[in-house]
Amino acid sequence: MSKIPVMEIFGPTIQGEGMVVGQKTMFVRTAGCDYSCAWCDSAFTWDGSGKDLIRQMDATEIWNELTSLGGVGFSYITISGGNPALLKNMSSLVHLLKEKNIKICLETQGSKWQDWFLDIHALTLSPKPPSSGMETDFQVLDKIVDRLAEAGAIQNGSLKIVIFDDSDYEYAKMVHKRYPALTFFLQVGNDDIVTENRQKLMVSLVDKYESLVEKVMIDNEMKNVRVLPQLHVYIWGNKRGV
Ligand SMILES: C[S@@+](CC[C@H](N)C(=O)[O-])C[C@H]1O[C@@H](n2cnc3c(N)ncnc32)[C@H](O)[C@@H]1O
Ligand SMILES: Nc1nc2[nH]cc(C(=O)O)c2c(=O)[nH]1
Ligand code: SF4
Ligand SMILES: [Mg+2]
Repeated sequence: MSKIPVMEIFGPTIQGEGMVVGQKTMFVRTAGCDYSCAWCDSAFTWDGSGKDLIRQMDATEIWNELTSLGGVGFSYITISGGNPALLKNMSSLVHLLKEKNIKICLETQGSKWQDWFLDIHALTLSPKPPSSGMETDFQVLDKIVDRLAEAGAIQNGSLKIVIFDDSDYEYAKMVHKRYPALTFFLQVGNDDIVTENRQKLMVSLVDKYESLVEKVMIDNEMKNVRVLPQLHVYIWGNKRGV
């Protein structure tokens, strides 16, 4: 059976971001990314620092670990990374989860299409704003959105843009205008991904959330949008595996 490079499997926890925020979910985090965002909160998946954690697992092995952690108490799985969309082999896990009646959320930056996207219930596309240092390939993103639309699956997709500064906000506006059919989220950027002082981090992130909300409220071009923090960071700070 084809192998998937797994960085971590954890849960149950809550989905802290985006279209299914608050949903009880298990997590599978894959290794490897085609980006290297300046502020990536999961850089251990691609910068070499987590290389000893990588396990090559097939879908059945992943399923066994999910059930040994979560028992029968879950019906939702989030696949994140790194960029899980780099993995053609992921189709084996997606199909096994479908057989088991488990719903799937996928987190990806939208730099690559995979046919198995059509079996994802909540497909979060998170193209990266200027502060990340990355450049969006809009031809690829257009293609992803077109394919979802053609398959009648546009309601399964959403956009989630992380905001650190004014140019990120302008970028988000441009993306929202380009893809009006997609549910649109703005997410507060966490600019201190190393601190262990959860209290201090939370206070500063709530302030940033307030500023972002205020900005959107007076912006007539940002109408049908949702503004969210990373909810899990409010509870657990920068802790890994939650
Ligand atoms: C770690 S990424 C993995 C999935 C995929 N590579 C992506 O970027 O969409 C998961 C989500 O976390 C967001 N994220 C990463 N670092 C962040 C930070 N410092 N503050 C807020 N969100 C962050 C990303 O934008 C993405 O939406
Ligand atoms: N609880 C929780 N929610 C999340 N939503 C997206 C995450 C991610 O790293 O992709 C994430 C995560 O790492 N933890
Ligand atoms: S695309 Fe996602 S995982 Fe890759 S570097 Fe950026 S935030 Fe991190
Ligand atoms: Mg995360």
